[in-house]
Amino acid sequence: MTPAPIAVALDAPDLETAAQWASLVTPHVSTIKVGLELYLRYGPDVIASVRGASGVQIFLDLKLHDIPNTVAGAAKAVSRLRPAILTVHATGGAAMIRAAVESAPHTKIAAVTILTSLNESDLDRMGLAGPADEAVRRLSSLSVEAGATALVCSPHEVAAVRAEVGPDITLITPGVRPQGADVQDQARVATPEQALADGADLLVIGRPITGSADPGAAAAAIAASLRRTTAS
Ligand SMILES: O=c1ccn([C@@H]2O[C@H](COP(=O)(O)O)[C@@H](O)[C@H]2O)c(=O)[nH]1
Repeated sequence: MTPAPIAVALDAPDLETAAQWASLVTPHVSTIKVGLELYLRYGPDVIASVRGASGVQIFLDLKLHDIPNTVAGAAKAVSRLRPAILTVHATGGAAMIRAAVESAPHTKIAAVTILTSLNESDLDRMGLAGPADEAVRRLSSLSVEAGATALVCSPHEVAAVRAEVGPDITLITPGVRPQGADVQDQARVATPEQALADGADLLVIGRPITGSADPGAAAAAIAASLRRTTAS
């Protein structure tokens, strides 16, 4: 069976837990995501530990955000780990995004538009001209013009972003919660089925899977539900 277009966020306190979650979910999902918590603790070694023998694709979610020269160096340094996807913050600007793209030619650079934990009042307080969907669309265009081939946005904006950037850009949505699940610190959320129907290519799902008593079964259940949605 084809693995579902889900990136499981391995936000684990230690390497053993992360490797265990990875081995439980990889039969069901296409991607595993390593973020700041694991990478800052274990560095590059974490990639081999969670990749295992499965060949699952690795999404390195480091959200680089610095001047172009520094981001170029950082992107080049991590590109030797061969992640399929590496994130940078779109608010770093066009030159910074371009620097990442040029320094990691074998990795898909994904620009994070507006974090899914932020709501409209957060954007007002930060002085980012909202509403969120307009800010996300603005940052999406800028990022694609700078060479990003993937974008991270919430499921709320994914249909508008798809209309803006066309079919060739990979749209990645965190802020995904199965019906009735706790939203926790996420603000702009939708169900996996809705996010996929609205045009997402890859759904980032962490705690609803890893916080379950059986992460493998939780991933399998969401994958099965997505298959039913796309078949109907
Ligand atoms: O806008 C963003 C960008 C990245 N993330 C990351 O996705 C996961 C979500 O985990 P959940 O447990 O499903 O909330 C997490 O690793 C974030 O760092 C995001 O949530 N929003």
